[in-house]
Amino acid sequence: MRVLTVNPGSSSVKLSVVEDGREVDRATVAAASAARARQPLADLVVRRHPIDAAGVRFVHGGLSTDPVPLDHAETARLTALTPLAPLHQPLSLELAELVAEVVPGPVYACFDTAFHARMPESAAHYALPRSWVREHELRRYGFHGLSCASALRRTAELLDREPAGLRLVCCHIGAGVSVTAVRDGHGVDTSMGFTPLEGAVMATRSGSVDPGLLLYLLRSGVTDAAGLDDALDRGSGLAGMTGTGGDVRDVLAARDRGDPDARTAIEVYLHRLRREIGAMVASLDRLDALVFTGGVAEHQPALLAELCERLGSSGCGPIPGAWPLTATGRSAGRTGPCGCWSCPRGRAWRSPGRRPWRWPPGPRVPVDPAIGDERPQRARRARP
Ligand SMILES: Nc1ncnc2c1ncn2[C@@H]1O[C@H](COP(=O)(O)OP(=O)(O)O)[C@@H](O)[C@H]1O
Ligand SMILES: CC(=O)OP(=O)(O)O
Ligand SMILES: [Mg+2]
Repeated sequence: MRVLTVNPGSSSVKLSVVEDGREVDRATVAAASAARARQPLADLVVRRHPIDAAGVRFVHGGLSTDPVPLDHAETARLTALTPLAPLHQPLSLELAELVAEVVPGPVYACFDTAFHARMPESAAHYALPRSWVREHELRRYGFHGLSCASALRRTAELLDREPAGLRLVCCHIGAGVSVTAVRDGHGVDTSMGFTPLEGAVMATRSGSVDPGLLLYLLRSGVTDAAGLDDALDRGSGLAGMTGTGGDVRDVLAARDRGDPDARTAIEVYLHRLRREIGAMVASLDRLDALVFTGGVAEHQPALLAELCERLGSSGCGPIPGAWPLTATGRSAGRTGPCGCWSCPRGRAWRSPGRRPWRWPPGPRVPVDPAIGDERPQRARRARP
């Protein structure tokens, strides 16, 4: 069976062809644009003809738990969720239409929210008037669920454990950023909420802001609802703090040139991530692994090292028994001098055997070059 997968992100569109569970082809469009994705999509479909079915990522699926074949009714339901994910939902809808034009088989909508659908009430519920909550289904939905599910599978492979038995904190650090506590194979708490705007600082999104501050901006006429919407989703985060487009590479380059705004932005970005990690650790009774994925985690191991090195001194660590690792990402095992599993010449922050892991890491241990490889494999013990 040959399946086309389409992953519309807020800064990219990623296309893959998967055959019997293995990726056989891919194309990445470095813009959140259906128009830019049209040709690469058509090329991929021609190159890998015949495609039997397609799956399109929808970040918001409401309370749906399984992929759903896209028909008129489902498309209308997902369209109605657009205000809850304005950066993503319209792009997914447009791409689904393009896919339906070139793939004769069924097109499924696959939901980020599904991984979090069994989140306990304590984590999902907002402390708002109950009539609002009931009438408008106000709750924390959580996002990046497809990424978390993939990170969970990959971590289980690397640790040679059953996914259902693992307790993870999964940090998805791409253009969108979220941190999720995973237990019993699903999300039990997460930093994103009703929309993918809550939580950590992102490329162009603010993350959590005191609601009182937002009321102040509205009441004092600094902006109106539409202006706030645009500023929080597109004009805040790394972009807003630095005047760049919010790409981490540009902000790091500005910091290297001595730009004080860029320095502050990275400090805030990392600090808020550490806070979210600490919060997710508190939502678990045990931690087996701290997992990093998403474009920034995948390609910026030095920044990941900055994040992790100060995790210990920020009060989060040591986390007894935890095995931090980079479990996912296509280039895991390729680049960077940081000391995590994504490093080229391999050093691990993994505790050898069952010894408790120390934070910050002690002497670095060489990693078997096979670890971080894309092939499924059993976890190997790091050599002391
Ligand atoms: N070498 C790199 N290549 C691609 N993206 C990178 C690289 N280094 C850092 N990044 C960051 O990764 C982000 C994209 O992450 P990704 O998870 O692909 O985002 P999304 O899915 O939200 O579009 C970019 O905003 C960029 O800041
Ligand atoms: C939910 C979300 O923010 O996704 P992405 O990081 O792909 O933009
Ligand atoms: Mg993404």
